[in-house]
Amino acid sequence: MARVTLRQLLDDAAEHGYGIPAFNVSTMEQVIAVMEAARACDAPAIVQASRRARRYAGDIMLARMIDAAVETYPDIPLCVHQDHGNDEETCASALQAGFTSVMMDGSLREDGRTPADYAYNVAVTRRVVDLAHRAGASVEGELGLVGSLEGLENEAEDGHGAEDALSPEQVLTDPDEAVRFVRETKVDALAIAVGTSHGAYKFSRKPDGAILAMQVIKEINRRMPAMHLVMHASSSVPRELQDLINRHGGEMPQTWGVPVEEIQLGIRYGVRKVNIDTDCRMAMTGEIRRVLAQSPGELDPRRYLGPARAAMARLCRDRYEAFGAAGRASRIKVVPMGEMAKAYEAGAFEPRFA
Ligand SMILES: O=C(CO)COP(=O)(O)O
Ligand SMILES: O=C[C@H](O)COP(=O)(O)O
Ligand SMILES: [Zn+2]
Ligand SMILES: [Zn+2]
Repeated sequence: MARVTLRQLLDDAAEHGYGIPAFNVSTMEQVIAVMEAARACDAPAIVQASRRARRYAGDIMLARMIDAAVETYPDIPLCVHQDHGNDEETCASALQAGFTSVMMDGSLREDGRTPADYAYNVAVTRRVVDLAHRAGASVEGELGLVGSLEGLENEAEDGHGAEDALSPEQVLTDPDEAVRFVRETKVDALAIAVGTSHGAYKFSRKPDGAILAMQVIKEINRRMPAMHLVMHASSSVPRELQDLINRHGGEMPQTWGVPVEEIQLGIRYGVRKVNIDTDCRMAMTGEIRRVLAQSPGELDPRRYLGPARAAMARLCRDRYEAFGAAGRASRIKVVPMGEMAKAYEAGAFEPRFA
């Protein structure tokens, strides 16, 4: 059985200098796409579910789909991660449902919209770390708000994020505060804010250093070279997919995401987990639109969901390869969560600083 913790995967990624894409899933097609792509290039996999994904599929259905993935792809180490947990209850119920990792996003209050202060973030994250590490599970924390440095707002279409206008200080993580946060919470991975926002409309032009603050990553990595960093909102929003969608009746105003080269640069400076949801949605939507436009009489969902799944799998494989994760799955010997729990207790995973 190859269910693995985030901590173990990211430790391997750090040791061998690569990054792992974490794909959001809500449906069976998406779970299969991630796993087929991982198997095709021997990459370890991270699937993550938001609160909305858990509500959409239902916890039991989602948990059983993950069980099925573990059984169907026994050679692929699979981390199951709660994306943007908003409180302890969400993280605890994820662990109960068989997740091996949780994100406690204390950069926002329980409502998932109101920016929280530092003290609140530390306190709630620390409590989740205590709970998760006792079970051997991993914790990702977040410092700084995922939100656009260009427009100084978060993508309103998305379920998670601040609704009001943000200041540049809020959308960029302070490197000194990041060190303090890791020391005080002992998170396994830290999501940092570098000016990108969730959803398709991140930037109105190809991003440069003025709107995508990669220097923040370098600064944090300089202070904490051993810390695993997480880039959220890292879809690249490929032009080909925008065009495909628009050619078949879609209406996407031109937009830019996070270029793959910028993510590769991040990986050189400690980024180990890269969150991607929108690109997968676009790959599927493009194919569904194409099939239905070209075959308006089609009534069999398998005839459009099948190509959509295949398109998402191609995208996932591209990212595994681009981030250097391909070829690593077969080298990882999974450490069971019970052993991880003992190692935490023995202090084996205490944060290290420069
Ligand atoms: O960060 C994400 C999920 O937590 C996904 O970001 P995108 O909207 O860029 O795919
Ligand atoms: O963080 C946001 C992810 O893209 C998840 O989106 P969702 O809440 O619509 O599942
Ligand atoms: Zn957040
Ligand atoms: Zn996110």
